[in-house]
Amino acid sequence: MSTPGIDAPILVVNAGSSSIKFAVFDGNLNNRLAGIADGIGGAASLKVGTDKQDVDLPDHVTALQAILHGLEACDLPISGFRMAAHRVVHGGSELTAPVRITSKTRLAIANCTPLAPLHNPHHLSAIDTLAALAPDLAQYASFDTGFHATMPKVETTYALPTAITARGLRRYGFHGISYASLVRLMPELSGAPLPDRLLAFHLGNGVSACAIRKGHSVATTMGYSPLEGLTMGTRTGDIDANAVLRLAREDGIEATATLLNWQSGLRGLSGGTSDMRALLDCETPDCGFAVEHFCYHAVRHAGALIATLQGCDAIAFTGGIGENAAPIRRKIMEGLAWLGLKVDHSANENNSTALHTSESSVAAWIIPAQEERMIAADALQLMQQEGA
Ligand SMILES: Nc1ncnc2c1ncn2[C@@H]1O[C@H](COP(=O)(O)OP(=O)(O)O)[C@@H](O)[C@H]1O
Ligand SMILES: CC(=O)OP(=O)(O)O
Ligand SMILES: [Mg+2]
Repeated sequence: MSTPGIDAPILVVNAGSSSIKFAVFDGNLNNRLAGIADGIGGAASLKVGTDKQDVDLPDHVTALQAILHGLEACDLPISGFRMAAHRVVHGGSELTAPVRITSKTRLAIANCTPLAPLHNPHHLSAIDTLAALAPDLAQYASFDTGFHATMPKVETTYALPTAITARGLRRYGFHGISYASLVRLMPELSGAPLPDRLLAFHLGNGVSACAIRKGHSVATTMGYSPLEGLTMGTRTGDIDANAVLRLAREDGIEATATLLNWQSGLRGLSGGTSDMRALLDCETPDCGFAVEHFCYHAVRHAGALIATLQGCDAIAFTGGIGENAAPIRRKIMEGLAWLGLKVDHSANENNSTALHTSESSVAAWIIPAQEERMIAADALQLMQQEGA
C-alpha cells in the first residue's frame, strides 16, 4: 500500500459523550466534508454532509464505523487519509500542547480518564478504533485544557490542603480549542489587532467564559471538570459542594452524577428542554426562567472575569448559542452596559460580526467556533515539525 501524500485529506474526530462530530480538511485547511453521529446509545442519526439518516448506533465504536462507511461512500476511504486528529477534552497538567499519539501519549490520555469520565474514554475508543483499522495512520490530539495552561496558580488552585491539590484536584478549564481558534481568527474578522483584555463566551451545549489577556487565558469558569461555572444545556454550573454531598448521600453517587451532568441546567430548569432554540420559542414561565437564569449567570461570572482582567476592551461570542441566539446575546450585553458597552441592535439581530455602536467604549464581536479546523491546523503543524 502506498503512503498518502501531502495532498491527502485530514480527518478530524471530535468524540463527545453521546455524539461523534467529524470533519475532513484538505492540506490548505479547506473544509471538504463534515458531519455527526448523534444520539449514540439512543435514538441515533448519522449526518454526512447534508445527508441525514436514522441509524442504529448502540455505542461509540459502531458510530465511528458508520462514519467511516459514510466517508468511504464519498470516496474518502480511511486508507487515503494523511492523518487523523482528535479533540481530547482532558489532558491534565502534563498534556498542554498538541501531541502525536504514541503508546506513551495514549497512556497519558488514559491516565486523565478519572478527570473526565464522560469524555476521555470516548476519545480513546475513537483512537483505538482507527488504529485497529488503519495501523499506519498518523494520529494526533489537541486538548481542550491546553489553552488554559497559562492561568496563574492562584486561579487554578482550589482552597484545599496542598496534598489534596497534588492529587490533581485543581481548575483546568475547557473549551480551550475554541478559545485558541477565537484568538487566532478575531484579528482577521474584526480588522483590528487582538485587544489586550478580552472576555470570550463559548455558549454551546457546554458553556463557559474565559478572561484572555494579550491572547493568553488568565481565568475561566469551568474548573476540575466541564461542570463548574455558567448554567449549561444539561449541567448545573456552580453548585455548593455540600449540596452535592447531600445528594450523593441521599440518592447515591451515580444518580447524582447523572443529575448534575445530564438532568440539570436549562433542561432541569425548563422541565425538559436543553435546546436554546426550542426554549426561545417556548412560552411557559419555566422556559422563560431557564433563559433568564442562563443570561443572569453569564453576566454574574463575566463580572468576576472582568475583575481578573482589571477592565475589558472587548467581548466575543462563539458556539451555537453565541453565534445564533440574538435574544441571549442581547440580554447578556444589556447586563454588561455598565462597562460602557453600547449595542447595535440591528447588527445583533442579523448575527453580524460587529455588535457594538461607534460610541461604545467596549467592542463586541461574534467569532464562529472553528474547533475542527484548529485541531487540523495543530496536527498539520506537528507533522511538519516532525518532517513527515
Ligand atoms: N438559531 C439558533 N437560535 C438559538 N439557539 C441556537 C440556534 N442555533 C443553535 N442554537 C443552540 O446552540 C446550542 C448548541 O450549540 P453547539 O455549539 O452547536 O453545541 P455543542 O456544544 O454540542 O457543539 C443548542 O442549545 C442550540 O439550540
Ligand atoms: C468541554 C465541554 O463542555 O464540551 P462540550 O461543549 O462539547 O460539551
Ligand atoms: Mg461545544
